[in-house]
Amino acid sequence: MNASEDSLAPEVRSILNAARERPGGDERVSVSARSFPDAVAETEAAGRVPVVAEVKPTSPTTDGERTDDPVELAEEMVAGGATALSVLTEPDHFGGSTENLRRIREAVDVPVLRKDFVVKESQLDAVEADLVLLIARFVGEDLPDLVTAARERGFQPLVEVHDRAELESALEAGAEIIGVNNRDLGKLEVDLETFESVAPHAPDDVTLLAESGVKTVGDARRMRAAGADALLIGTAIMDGDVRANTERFAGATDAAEDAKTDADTDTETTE
Ligand SMILES: O=P(O)(O)OC[C@@H](O)[C@@H](O)c1c[nH]c2ccccc12
Repeated sequence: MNASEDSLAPEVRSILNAARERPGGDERVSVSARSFPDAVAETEAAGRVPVVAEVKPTSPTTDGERTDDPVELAEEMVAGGATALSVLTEPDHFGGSTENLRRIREAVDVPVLRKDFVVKESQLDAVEADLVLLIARFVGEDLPDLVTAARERGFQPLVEVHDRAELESALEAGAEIIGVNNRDLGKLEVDLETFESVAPHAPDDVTLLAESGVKTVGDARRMRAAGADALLIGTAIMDGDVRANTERFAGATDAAEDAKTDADTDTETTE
C-alpha cells in the first residue's frame, strides 16, 4: 500500500486489493464500439437529458441486493429512455459479473459501459463493452498507457476523476470522455459540489459526466446547470421501478423546469 491508499475508506481498499488479484482475459478483445458522444448528441437533439443508467445489484454503500434479472432491468432502463447503460462487473463488492455485461450488451442497442476497477492491461480483455472505466486515482501513472491500450482494443475509455489535478492527468492522457465522481473514495461521502468545482476546468470538446449522488430531479438539473453532458445514475434508478425512474431523470430538462416555474408564477398571479 502506498501513502495515498492510506486515505482510502477500508471498503475501497478491500475493493482495490481484490481488483489487483483478478485475472484478465485469455485473448485480446477487439470491439466495434457504439459511439457514446453520438448517443449523447441524439438524446440532446430529442430534447432529453442524457442519462447513463447503472445496473448495480449492490454496493458498499447500499443496503440489500437487487436480485432481478439484470437483462430485464437493462431493457427497462432503455425503455425509460436511457442514453447508455453502465454495468458493474465487479463480483465481490457490487454483485456484478462479466456475464451480466455480455448478456446485457447483446440485448440492447445503446452503448454499454463496463464499470469495474481495471488496474492492468490484461483485465481489459475480460469482456467486450463500448466504454470502459479507468479510475485516475487507482491507476495513477499508468493512466496514459491504459487509455491507449483501451483504444487499441476499440473501447471508448471513460476516465473518472475527483479533483482538478486528476482532471489534468486525464486530459494529459488524452481522455475525451471524463466523469467527475461526486463520491469521495476516501470517506465514501457524496458532495455534488465536487462536480461543480471541477467541471468549469474541462474543455468544451470533452464529453463530461456527473457521476454519483444524483438522487432527485433537482440534483439532475443542478448537475446539468453546472455543465454535465450526461448523468451517471445508479442507486436512485435501481431503487424501485427502474423504467419510471429513468424516465423521470431523462425528462429533467430546463424546459420542464421553465414550465414548472411558469406554472408556479401563474398560480401566484391568479391568487
Ligand atoms: O449510485 P449512484 O450514487 O447514483 O452512483 C453511480 C455511480 O457513479 C457509482 O456507482 C460509481 C462511480 N464510480 C464508480 C466506480 C466503481 C464502482 C461504482 C462507481
